[in-house]
Amino acid sequence: MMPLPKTPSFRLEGRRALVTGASSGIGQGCAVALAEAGAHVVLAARGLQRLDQTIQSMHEQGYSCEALALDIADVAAVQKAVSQQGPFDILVNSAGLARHAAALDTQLEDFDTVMNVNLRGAYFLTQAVAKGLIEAGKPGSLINISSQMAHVGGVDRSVYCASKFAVEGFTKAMAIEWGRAGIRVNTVCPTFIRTPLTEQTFDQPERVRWIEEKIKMGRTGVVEDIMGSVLYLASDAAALVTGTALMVDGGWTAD
Ligand SMILES: NC(=O)C1=CN([C@@H]2O[C@H](COP(=O)(O)OP(=O)(O)OC[C@H]3O[C@@H](n4cnc5c(N)ncnc54)[C@H](O)[C@@H]3O)[C@@H](O)[C@H]2O)C=CC1
Ligand SMILES: O=C(O)C(=O)C[C@H](O)C(=O)CO
Repeated sequence: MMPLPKTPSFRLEGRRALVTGASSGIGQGCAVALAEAGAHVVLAARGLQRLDQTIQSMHEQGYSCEALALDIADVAAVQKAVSQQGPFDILVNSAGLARHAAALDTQLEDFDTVMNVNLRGAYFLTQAVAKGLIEAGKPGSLINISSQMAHVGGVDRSVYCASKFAVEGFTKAMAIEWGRAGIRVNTVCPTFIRTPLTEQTFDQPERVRWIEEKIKMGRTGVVEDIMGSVLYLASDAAALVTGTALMVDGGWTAD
């Protein structure tokens, strides 16, 4: 019989994953996807109270997981948490926020708040997890939840776009530096997904209609649309995928 190529595995048994922003939205979905695939998942959020129900439901499903209180804007706390709880084979950095304002009206405080989480926090968390892996001599998969707005602009979104374009930049640079160590670094770039972050946007029917026109597949996204892409990048199925952006945007950026 002719030997056939072996299908790569999407399973994650024996891997330890850290997911930030895990108490809601995309982060929560990614934590479930990784745990379902067999990883032990550390769910990080600023407040443990909001995580409790998620952890309880995941335990009821038989998933291996635990909670971690972590503000990713606090770089010293991030470094301490990762050195105490790591090494992590998988990182999904989903913590993020937005402040919408016309570029002419943007306030310094809002600029700093967005950058401190979306860029500075994500950068130093990725650095800390990679350091742990390199010290342990282990490979890993580090995934930043970026955005389609890391590839196109948006009205009143200049700071958010700046933060996410920057995430794409450091992701590529780190992928180059750590490739030989077997550490892959990628982004996932969602279109509009219904989560607490986008509640206000989804409350405006005209804006939703405009968004649905821009998305070539004609619909906005749900958290489940992102879970599969993160699972793929985390797994050995993506063993040669690094420094790239996986667009989950229904074709928004295709033209
Ligand atoms: N919902 C959407 O349409 C899209 C979301 N994204 C990105 O996906 C990621 C997740 O967002 P969603 O799940 O939609 O919103 P979400 O609001 O449900 O999740 C974001 C989480 O980040 C947490 N967070 C904020 N600041 C933090 C900090 N300093 N330390 C720790 N955690 C912090 C929030 O508490 C929240 O749980 C964000 O990075 C966002 O920019 C990207 C494209 C589209
Ligand atoms: O309501 C918005 O606009 C946003 O919050 C932006 C989304 O998070 C986003 O990244 C859409 O691509």
